[in-house]
Amino acid sequence: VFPPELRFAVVKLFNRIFNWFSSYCYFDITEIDGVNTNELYNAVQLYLSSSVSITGSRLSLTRALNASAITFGLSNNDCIVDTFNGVTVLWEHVVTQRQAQTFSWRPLPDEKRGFTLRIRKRDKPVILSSYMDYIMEKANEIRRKNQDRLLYTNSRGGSLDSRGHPWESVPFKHPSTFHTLAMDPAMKEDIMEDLREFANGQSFYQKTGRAWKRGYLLYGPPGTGKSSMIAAMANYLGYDIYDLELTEVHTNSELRKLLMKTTSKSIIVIEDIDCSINLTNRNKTNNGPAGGGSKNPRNYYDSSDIRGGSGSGEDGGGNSITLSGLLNFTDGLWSCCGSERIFVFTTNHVEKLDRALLRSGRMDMHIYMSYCTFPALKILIKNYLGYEESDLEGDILEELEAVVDKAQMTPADVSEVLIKNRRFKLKAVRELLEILKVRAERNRNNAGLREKNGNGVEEEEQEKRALESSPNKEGFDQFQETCKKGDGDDESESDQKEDGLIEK
Ligand SMILES: Nc1ncnc2c1ncn2[C@@H]1O[C@H](COP(=O)(O)OP(=O)(O)OP(=O)(O)O)[C@@H](O)[C@H]1O
Ligand SMILES: [Mg+2]
Repeated sequence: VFPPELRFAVVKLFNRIFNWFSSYCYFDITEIDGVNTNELYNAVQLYLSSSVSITGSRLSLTRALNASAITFGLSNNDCIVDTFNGVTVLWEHVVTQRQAQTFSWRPLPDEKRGFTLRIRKRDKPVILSSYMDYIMEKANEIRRKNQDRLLYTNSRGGSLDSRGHPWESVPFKHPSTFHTLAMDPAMKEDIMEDLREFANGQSFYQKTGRAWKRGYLLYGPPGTGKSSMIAAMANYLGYDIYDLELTEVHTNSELRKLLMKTTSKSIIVIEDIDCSINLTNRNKTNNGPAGGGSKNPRNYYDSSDIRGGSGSGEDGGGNSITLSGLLNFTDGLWSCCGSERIFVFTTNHVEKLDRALLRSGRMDMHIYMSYCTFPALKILIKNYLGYEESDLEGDILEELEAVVDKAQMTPADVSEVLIKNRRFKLKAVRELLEILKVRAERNRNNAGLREKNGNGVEEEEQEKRALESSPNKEGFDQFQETCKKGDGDDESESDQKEDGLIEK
């Protein structure tokens, strides 16, 4: 009976009167805002999925692709009450059928979904913006927790994918944790505490004016658990890993672009940094305009390097990535373009690295991954065979303790022996003991021979000097002890491997 114009005017009037007397105000958060997906809608959905106050009798369950957990949410047209800073709000999930579509650039879903937030008018100025920020932050956290970790690599060289990203990713499912990592328990606890402090230290970094990042240098012989440690760090903190293949990066500006495309809460790893690129002598490698002076620290930050850009002169053809480029990557202005990032470098030869790379602030913590020690051996035996200390007969434990340090076996070698015989547990321990004894004996003979020939003294001195420069005294002391025991050069190690001693 009534014409549409009149109907519209009456509804409008009614709404206005209603709003006038109502003590609430309403906010609609629709799933699709015009043609764009509304990020806030997804965030609210995720946020409500974690809400402890969800008590509805009907909830919708979802599990995203690659996700490791199920999330639950509000069913259609259901309500939920939430409190924030002492203020109570009401969320309603509103689902209506969309009217038949006229022409559209993008087909829209049949249902029109959205959340309606109801807040008391007097509470609106107090909470609205901080509540929305809180929801976004919480949603990001939940998303990260539900999604598996990702492992990124730049192995495609400088080429970009269809979305313009230089990194390729795969789900990261490495099972290594600090629990399975065999190393000195006190050192392990130190590292875990350092990581915890870093992850919770936003306000500290803000207060002290430091970029929220931390560098770890893992060094030690091959097979001592450096890569496993990185995986354990990522699993512990729930961070993604960016495995940077330096040999695939051709210029400093390419390195910078890669850095800019990393997300926060991530670990950026450069494995075997001494092998990837010649970084020992920055005068040779740094061919920028100020590259002549040797001791002047300004050389690291010569202006062309910082400004960079693909067309800059120092980034000419070939592999022209320089030490100064790498230092800027870890410590320069560009390293702060994200936050909460950890840099981890690994090397087998710490003495080959430039001191500038090792200084505090760049590599804050130097972690020496040693040959298998007695506490580490106990962890391995427990993890692989399920033996507790008390399960082993009296002498065998003492015998193991007596030879394990002298044998200089890596945790990788030890775990090989244990894996091979894991079904016959006692046999595995006995065989391990035999092998440790043989290796300890051989190391003693080698040391004797070396002393007789007077070889290797110079080499050792050189290694000692390099390690002395490292702030990790603990690692250095261990290394010194190893030197005193007089063995552990790479040659004898590879000899032993060739002899198939472990296989025996
Ligand atoms: N400390 C350790 N705790 C537990 N397992 C270890 C440890 N060290 C080595 N392993 C075992 O040995 C294997 C090799 O270790 P990993 O790859 O971590 O050594 P790495 O130090 O990174 O060697 P490289 O210097 O050659 O890269 C791993 O699969 C792991 O199972
Ligand atoms: Mg490794």
